[in-house]
Amino acid sequence: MEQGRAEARPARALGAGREAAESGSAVETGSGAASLVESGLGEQWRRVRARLHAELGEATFNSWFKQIELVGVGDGRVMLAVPTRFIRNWLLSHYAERLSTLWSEEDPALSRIEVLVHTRAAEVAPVAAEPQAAPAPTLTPAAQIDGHAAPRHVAQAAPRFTAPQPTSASQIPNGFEDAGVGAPLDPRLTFDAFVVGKSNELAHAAARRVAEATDVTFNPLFLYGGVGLGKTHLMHAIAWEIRRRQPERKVLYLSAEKFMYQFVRALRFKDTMAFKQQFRTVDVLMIDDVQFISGKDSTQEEFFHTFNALIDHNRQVIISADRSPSDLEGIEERIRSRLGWGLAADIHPTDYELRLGILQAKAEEMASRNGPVTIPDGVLEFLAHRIVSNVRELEGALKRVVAYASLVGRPITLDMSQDVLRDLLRCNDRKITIEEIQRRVAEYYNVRLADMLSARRARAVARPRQVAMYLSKQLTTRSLPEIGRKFGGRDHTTVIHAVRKIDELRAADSGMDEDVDLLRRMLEGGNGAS
Ligand SMILES: Nc1ncnc2c1ncn2[C@@H]1O[C@H](COP(=O)(O)OP(=O)(O)OP(=O)(O)O)[C@@H](O)[C@H]1O
Repeated sequence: MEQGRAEARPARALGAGREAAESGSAVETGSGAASLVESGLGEQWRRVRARLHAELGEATFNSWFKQIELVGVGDGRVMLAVPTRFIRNWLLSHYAERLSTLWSEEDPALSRIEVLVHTRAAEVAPVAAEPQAAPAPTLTPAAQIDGHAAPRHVAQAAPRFTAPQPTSASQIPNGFEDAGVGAPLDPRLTFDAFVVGKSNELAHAAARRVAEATDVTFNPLFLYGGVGLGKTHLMHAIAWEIRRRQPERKVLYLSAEKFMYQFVRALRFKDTMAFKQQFRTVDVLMIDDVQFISGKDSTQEEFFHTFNALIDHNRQVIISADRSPSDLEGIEERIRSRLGWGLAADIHPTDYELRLGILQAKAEEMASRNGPVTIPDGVLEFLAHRIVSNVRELEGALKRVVAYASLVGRPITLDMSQDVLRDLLRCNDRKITIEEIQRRVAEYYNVRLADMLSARRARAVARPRQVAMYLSKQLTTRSLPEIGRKFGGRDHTTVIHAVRKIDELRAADSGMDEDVDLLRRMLEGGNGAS
């Protein structure tokens, strides 16, 4: 099993700042905006930066915050500028909330963050700004902000906000930076950080092959599987690997939703030629979550042409979806069939071993980033047994336990984990059946299933029967009479007696207590491992 480091991808839900920037609303400081020096904003900005520096440490601060410039404020918003779209998107997806909190602590009237990308000297362009909608705002000139010279590329005075022109793919540096159409890639989602098990080995092998090949192998590579099972992780990993091996290749990764958004925008600005040009001149195009364009006819049409043009020119296309090409309802038949022409590799739900491997890798990664974390034996196993829905939730559960322990200053224990994750555990609870309990208990005590359901009263059979009744009461929602009926038509008072008896025995006999607990964990985990 390959293991490595990873951590959660950037949250998909974006903070208020991102909304503001994406909405394209222009920033006005208002005519009465005082200079930053006069208003004390420069000082507030220094305090916000100092707090971020203290919270995040030198390395993170330098990577993401050192290059931010405060451009202006107004209308409840703080406007910052950064040199690249990559930094902008990263800041918004990771730190928008923190930044707005820190600013509103400085001044409750400032609760939204807008991050702009420095463009040409006379222009600061918020993404997707609407030229018609935007009044020519008065920016507080950067030179006034801190009383320093204006930062390079930041607007000197009252620039107009302009809609960024779609850039051609030839402008994509290193074939990687998204040039406004793609999404920033998460540096943590690499092959090294991807743990391989039975359920994802085909998808992983195919992804590796595509990333390592110098020619086009499977076209398209179609990765599919349920929510949170690693499709996006693999796509990012392919992009990073291609960048490492063949930096001259132009790689474009974006979600199907973003594809549609760009397309609609191109239609609106009557700029479809530039749109087509952008997409059709890349070497590798990756579109994530293609099911999103189900039922969206014109986007599908454009996607189909883009897809065909790339495949015809022997450019690699990689698509992901939550289901197989043939199951993509709402997507035209001709597209579904073409999507299946290359290699379709599915990712199955994880098994216990893979979940445990992923947890170990994530725990190591956390420790390497934040210092040692002591996770006692049994906690990772417990999580791997109980959080079976998907890897995103599994990872979230681990983070929650570690964060809780660190906040309350207590060591991590099994009890604490159960407590902290109560809601998540409930959602992940499998529906355990009485039949399953009977089978498992019979196997455990080495008695015949038929005997457990029979009228036999010998202790060797009666005790396991009582344990099975007890577990049926604990782990299912069946009523006492229903349980009784499933045990050879017994009366509900027999079930009550069994439950009492096992409770007493558990209290008096630690061996019995352990047996019952182990059986419970086996049943809840859904497999035989303890
Ligand atoms: N095999 C794995 N090894 C390490 N981390 C994994 C693995 N599979 C998934 N993850 C992690 O689980 C999280 C969710 O994965 P990802 O976003 O790739 O899922 P997805 O299949 O694209 O989900 P969605 O259908 O919601 O788009 C990510 O943090 C990812 O790093």
